[in-house]
Amino acid sequence: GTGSAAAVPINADFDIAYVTPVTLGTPPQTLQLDFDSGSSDLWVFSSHLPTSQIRGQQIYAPNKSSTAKLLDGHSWSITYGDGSGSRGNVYTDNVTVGGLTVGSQAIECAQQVSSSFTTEDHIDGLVGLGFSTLNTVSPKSQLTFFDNAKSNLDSPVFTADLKYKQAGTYDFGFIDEAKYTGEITYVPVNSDPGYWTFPSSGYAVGSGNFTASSISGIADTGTSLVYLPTAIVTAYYRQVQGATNSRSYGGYVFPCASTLPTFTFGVGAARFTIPAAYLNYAPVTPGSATCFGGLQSSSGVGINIWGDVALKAAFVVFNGGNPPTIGWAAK
Ligand SMILES: O=C(NNC1=NCCC1)c1ccc(Br)cc1
Repeated sequence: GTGSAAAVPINADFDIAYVTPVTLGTPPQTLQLDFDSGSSDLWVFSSHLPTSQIRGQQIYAPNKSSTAKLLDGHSWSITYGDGSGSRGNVYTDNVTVGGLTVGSQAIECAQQVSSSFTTEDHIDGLVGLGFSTLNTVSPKSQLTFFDNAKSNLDSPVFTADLKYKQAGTYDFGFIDEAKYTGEITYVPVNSDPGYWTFPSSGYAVGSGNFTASSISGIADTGTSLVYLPTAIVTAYYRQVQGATNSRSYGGYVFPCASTLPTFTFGVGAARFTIPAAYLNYAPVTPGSATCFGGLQSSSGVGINIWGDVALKAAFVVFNGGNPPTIGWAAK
């Protein structure tokens, strides 16, 4: 089988995150979920949440689904790289994404969510697309939607075609040749950390020379920005008039009117250029003349992250075969 579903930016002005419609249970309950290759829990806003923590989100009510089953004695608790988090109990039920159905998928029902989830009213939960070793359900960890679907897929892959300020697509089970140009460059994935960890072959700032350098990082659809080693990031902002690394704003900021260079990264012999516009993430506060950069230092994270700012500059194949690989193509 295959599936195909839209990835819609949650904000009309800035690509903070993308949500995809997911149908749960019987009769169908449709929620807008954030597909996240940087984690491995499928969790939803639910009828088990205090109403004080719900602000317009859609909820999943397992007690209204005739196919829902409590996973007795199981719980989950997750904290994301940005400090947000949630926890709760677990049901299994049918889950459908873009025509692809998994029966008996673990649906982690939130009983508590952190304030940043409560205030983000366009995200009703997450679908983890990382490796199932990261799943937080206890005492028996659960499989991701992708792992559950894999054996029924025409090909054990999902692809991300994220776009700048417009809807893109997540496809499951097939590679749509209409979504990319040229060849797909595949590189090995180290799944031991539980992430889609792959080697980049180097970088260039604007029209400058390409610096060959092996950079290990993760492809993370759930992270908005790109986080790279300080040496690379300082080389980039040296080319931006008025840029500074702001302790108060927690990263590199610059005058919104500044001209930004592009940023090029390598995957094998292939080169992908992130347009300057993608690297002006957003004003630090609404209407401010100071803007926050889409490229930030990974020194605080410990791992380099190729988030949405980079992913939307390419067509990306997450190959869940044995061994796993990741493919990058121009579009
Ligand atoms: O949490 C992570 N990715 N997903 C999401 N971020 C925010 C909500 C969802 C993440 C994963 C790996 C590393 Br290293 C740092 C961060």
